[in-house]
Amino acid sequence: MSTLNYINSFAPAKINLGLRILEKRKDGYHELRTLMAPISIGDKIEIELLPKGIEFETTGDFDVPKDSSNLALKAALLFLSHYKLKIGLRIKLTKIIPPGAGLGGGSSDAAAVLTSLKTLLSIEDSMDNLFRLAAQLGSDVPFFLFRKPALCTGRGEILNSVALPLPYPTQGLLIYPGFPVSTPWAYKTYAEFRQKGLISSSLTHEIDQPLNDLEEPVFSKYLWLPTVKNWLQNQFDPALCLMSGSGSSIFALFDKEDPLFMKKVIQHAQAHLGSDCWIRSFTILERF
Ligand SMILES: C[C@@](CO)(OP(=O)(O)O)[C@H](O)COP(=O)(O)OP(=O)(O)OC[C@H]1O[C@@H](n2ccc(N)nc2=O)[C@H](O)[C@@H]1O
Ligand SMILES: Nc1ncnc2c1ncn2[C@@H]1O[C@H](COP(=O)(O)OP(=O)(O)O)[C@@H](O)[C@H]1O
Repeated sequence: MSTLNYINSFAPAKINLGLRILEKRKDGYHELRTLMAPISIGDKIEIELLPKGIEFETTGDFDVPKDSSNLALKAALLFLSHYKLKIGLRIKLTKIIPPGAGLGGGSSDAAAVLTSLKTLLSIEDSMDNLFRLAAQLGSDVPFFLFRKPALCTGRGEILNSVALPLPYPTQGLLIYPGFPVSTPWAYKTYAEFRQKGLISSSLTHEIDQPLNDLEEPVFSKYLWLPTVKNWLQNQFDPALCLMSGSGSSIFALFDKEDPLFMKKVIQHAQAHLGSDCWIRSFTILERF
């Protein structure tokens, strides 16, 4: 057992630099090909060992569930039961990543809890087993244990290293419109659209094109999102502009590595898109 009794960690958001859906699988999930990258915006997770009992507290910019439906607490309970540990914990989550934004906040929190507990409790087990626990918590959770950009396949849990630097610039603007989009709803609507022959992009373009196949179903219901995307493209001519994951956030990447330019872009976007929009600049992390 280590002598540590407290650990704090950074749980970054991710963006999907393209998300292509290959097919619907027999288990209900969709077979994916998505390039994911961690970014410089993230939550904070603090864990303290206690003699007994589990205390869970959340604070920060956004409200998230305070019960065991919270992925951070769920990850801790799964870890303790998997390793048959009778220890108590105090977990404090500081929420900075907007929830339901396609930024993987819940998944990142879960991965941060798994790695923190492995360190804090000096568990010598292999990382493969931690990856297996991560995949039980959600398709995106293993990516956050990988801690660097990856081409994710399968249902998202199979991680393939990508050549760095990425074929895209690393400085970007992130816009969360102030409302969430449900991931299960987005995939369900995509499947319905595809069944009715309403999907235009899927499989008709090269699979490695930087497109997000979930944009079509999500944009058909949330009309503000294509408006924001078109506005960003017309105003700033970014190198890449996409919805992240199942939405609701939209990001743009810029060739210019100039803080003054980003400041102007943020001011301009804030003035035009209104105060409901949460607008931040970020950089892609090549490792965290
Ligand atoms: C869309 C993506 C893109 O990175 O991210 P988010 O927008 O959620 O951040 C992911 O595929 C989300 O991953 P994650 O949020 O971990 O999803 P899960 O909890 O595993 O699954 C939630 C639900 O989404 C659907 N789902 C998820 C992954 C997948 N490959 N196919 C699916 O059809 C299933 O209906 C599943 O029940
Ligand atoms: N730690 C957490 N952070 C954010 N959301 C969480 C968390 N735990 C559970 N949730 C639930 O998961 C939903 C999706 O959140 P999140 O993982 O941030 O979004 P996304 O799947 O769009 O990336 C939220 O609406 C919330 O109810």
